[in-house]
Amino acid sequence: MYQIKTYNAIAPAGLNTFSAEYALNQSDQPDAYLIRSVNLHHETLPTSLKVIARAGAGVNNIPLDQATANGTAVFNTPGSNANAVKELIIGLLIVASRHLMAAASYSAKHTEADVSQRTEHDKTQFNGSELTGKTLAVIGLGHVGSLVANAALNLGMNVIGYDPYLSADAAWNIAKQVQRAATLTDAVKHADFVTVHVPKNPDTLNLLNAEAFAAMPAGVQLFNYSRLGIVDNTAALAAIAAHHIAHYYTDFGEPQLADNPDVTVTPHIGGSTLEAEVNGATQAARTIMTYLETGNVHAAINLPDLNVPFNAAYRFTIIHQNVPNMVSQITAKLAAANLNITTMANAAKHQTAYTIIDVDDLQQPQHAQLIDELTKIPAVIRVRLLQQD
Ligand SMILES: NC(=O)C1=CN([C@@H]2O[C@H](COP(=O)(O)OP(=O)(O)OC[C@H]3O[C@@H](n4cnc5c(N)ncnc54)[C@H](O)[C@@H]3O)[C@@H](O)[C@H]2O)C=CC1
Ligand SMILES: O=C(O)CCC(=O)C(=O)O
Repeated sequence: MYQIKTYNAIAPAGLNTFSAEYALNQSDQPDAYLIRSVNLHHETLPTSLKVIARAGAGVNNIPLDQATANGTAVFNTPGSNANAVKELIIGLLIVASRHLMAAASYSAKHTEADVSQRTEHDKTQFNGSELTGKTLAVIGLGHVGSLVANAALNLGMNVIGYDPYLSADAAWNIAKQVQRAATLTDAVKHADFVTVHVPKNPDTLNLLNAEAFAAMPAGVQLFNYSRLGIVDNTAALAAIAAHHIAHYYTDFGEPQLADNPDVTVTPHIGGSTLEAEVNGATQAARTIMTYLETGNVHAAINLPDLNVPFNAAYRFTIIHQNVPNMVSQITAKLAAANLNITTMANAAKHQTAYTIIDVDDLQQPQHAQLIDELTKIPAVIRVRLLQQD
């Protein structure tokens, strides 16, 4: 029985994806965590923990170095909630250009019986503009940014994208009419609206800062549905006070943003649709099952891709440091046990490497001893022995 620990509200449809071999929240020695936004940075990960699956995109809530040192694979669910964020951003672009927040709050205050005469007089203060022909800068063109860019094009907007790390696969998803900017400044300098869709990491902290705001035209409207810290909020508030930024929409509140009529804060709801939550939880559950049952890895954050059909009786999976002479040391231990390797694969990602070795003729008494011997090889981080049903 595999033990799963869940954090946050995980869609039941995702939890129902687990087979009968999986128990939920019944052990303090879990094999896997299935999480959303819980902050794990102050937790010590248990040695039993083989995998963390984050239902969603951002992994900045996971201590990646600790996970790797613990031999814990970390996955997210790329794209599972991208459409939800896209729809919210498109909705907010319309909210922004039609002054819907201010208009609705006017109507909430004026409920008198003869209000219609008054509104006919007052409504000009809420005159909006149309999105067609306006310019949107999209910073980060991954799963969310590419959908936002394409949808904005379909509304007749000019779209300028900036993403210096865009993968070739991601580029296929972006309409050719999206203009590519070489620098952040180039992307934002003619923008009526700027929206940011990048991961939070040391390179993206305060990516949108006073210098970036100064490059934007006066009256720009800003959207941060990525993470707290990617927009320098102190600088944004100064630009708002100077009437340079007209309005700032963000999914991430903090005290300094409170009670400002030119700031709209939503409570981290970008990915909060029924559909996105089911997508993310289902994808995360499938990822956990594949990794625990086969050891195969696709698109992990901290392990290389390694996909080997599991046709043998037994499989060793070995996470180790990416240093010379590891494979020969590992195979020497198996040779000493007189084991014939049927398949072997190895790959590396940054400082970490991963080896899969399949064997057929392994006797039960050898199991614990071999795991122990392989684990004792310096630079080996975690050894698992998987058995075909
Ligand atoms: N508000 C919410 O509920 C949600 C927030 N998010 C946030 O949005 C972020 C983006 O999500 P996805 O598009 O799914 O991720 P993604 O990984 O598909 O795309 C991120 C893109 O940002 C680009 N990028 C990285 N550093 C950059 C930089 N310095 N300048 C410009 N581009 C840069 C990458 O090359 C990549 O194409 C997530 O990491 C998460 O923090 C995602 C989903 C829901
Ligand atoms: O709704 C959630 O669990 C978080 C969505 C999010 O921020 C993400 O996917 O990165």
